[in-house]
Amino acid sequence: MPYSADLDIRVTDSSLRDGSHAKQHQFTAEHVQSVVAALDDAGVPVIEVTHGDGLGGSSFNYGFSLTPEQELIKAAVATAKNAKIAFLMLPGLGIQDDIREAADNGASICRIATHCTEADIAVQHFGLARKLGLETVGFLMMAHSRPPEVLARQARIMADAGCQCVYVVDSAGALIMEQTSDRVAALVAELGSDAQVGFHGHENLGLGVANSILAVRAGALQIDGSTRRFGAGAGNTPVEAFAAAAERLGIRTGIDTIKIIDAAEDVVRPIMDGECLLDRMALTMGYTGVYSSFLKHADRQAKKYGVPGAEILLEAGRRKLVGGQEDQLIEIAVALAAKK
Ligand SMILES: C[C@H](O)CC(=O)C(=O)O
Ligand SMILES: [Mn+2]
Repeated sequence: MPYSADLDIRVTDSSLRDGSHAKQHQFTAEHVQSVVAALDDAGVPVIEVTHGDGLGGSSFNYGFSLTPEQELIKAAVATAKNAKIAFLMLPGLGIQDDIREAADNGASICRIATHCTEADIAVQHFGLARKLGLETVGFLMMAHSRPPEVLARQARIMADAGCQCVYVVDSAGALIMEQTSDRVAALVAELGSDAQVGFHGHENLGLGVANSILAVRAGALQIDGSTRRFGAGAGNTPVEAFAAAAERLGIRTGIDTIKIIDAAEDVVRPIMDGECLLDRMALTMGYTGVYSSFLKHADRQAKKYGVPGAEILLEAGRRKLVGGQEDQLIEIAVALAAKK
């Protein structure tokens, strides 16, 4: 079933959440206002705003936010004329009171992320979000690391808990073509009409747009991206390129392609610290399956201990680290420095 009569799929722009990783969580309310105004005007239907690691992410382990995220959510809600404002939370980082506060501040979509084998830790959060009248989305992170049937079982746990759309989340940007569509198709088959399926891509192998189109063909009804790829690692599926490709393929997103191309160049790019590059570090993450948000952490430790950042990431890939294990990047850097 399509998302609505006018749209084939719904796009969520994560520049103000996944881009928080790239910005080392230094967003101001003015950044949020300018990006939300431009994306809203371009017809982007959902805009996600939170610390890169979600509600409660501002911490020693993940990096402190410049501006409290509830203030950023308020600024987004006050600016958006049509777009819905979404927030992310990882159970254990954020707590249920954070969800209540985000709802009170006017956010309307609650996205709850777990590692792709740990959906059961999100059950109470989906229950609360639905009770508060929020729309719910579930994120199965690091989805490259488990086969389609495992993801489908985890998606079932989320849907049964009240999740209305379960995303295959390619956190490492490691999924290649059919590896994406097979996972999406498995979730679609498992969930049927109980919940929609979404796809969240990263560009570490340069496949964000292609993977997203294949996800749509496999039945995904919600697609994430970030304008100007403003996200962790090499960034996310660029919304402006996805909108253009979708339009050319006859997939209706409701986004004005020219306006979003302009927003990428004129509004989003100026607030980025630099382009999100498909460089040695990002490629290493896509190639070895490392969580994209480790990029800035690995970069910092590489500089501090005078060791190659790509070697830190290679070891993180060997260890199969997951989100929350950022501190191990320090241990890896120390060990590399000792070897030198
Ligand atoms: C908390 C992560 O950054 C969520 C995400 O965007 C991903 O896993 O990718
Ligand atoms: Mn991401």
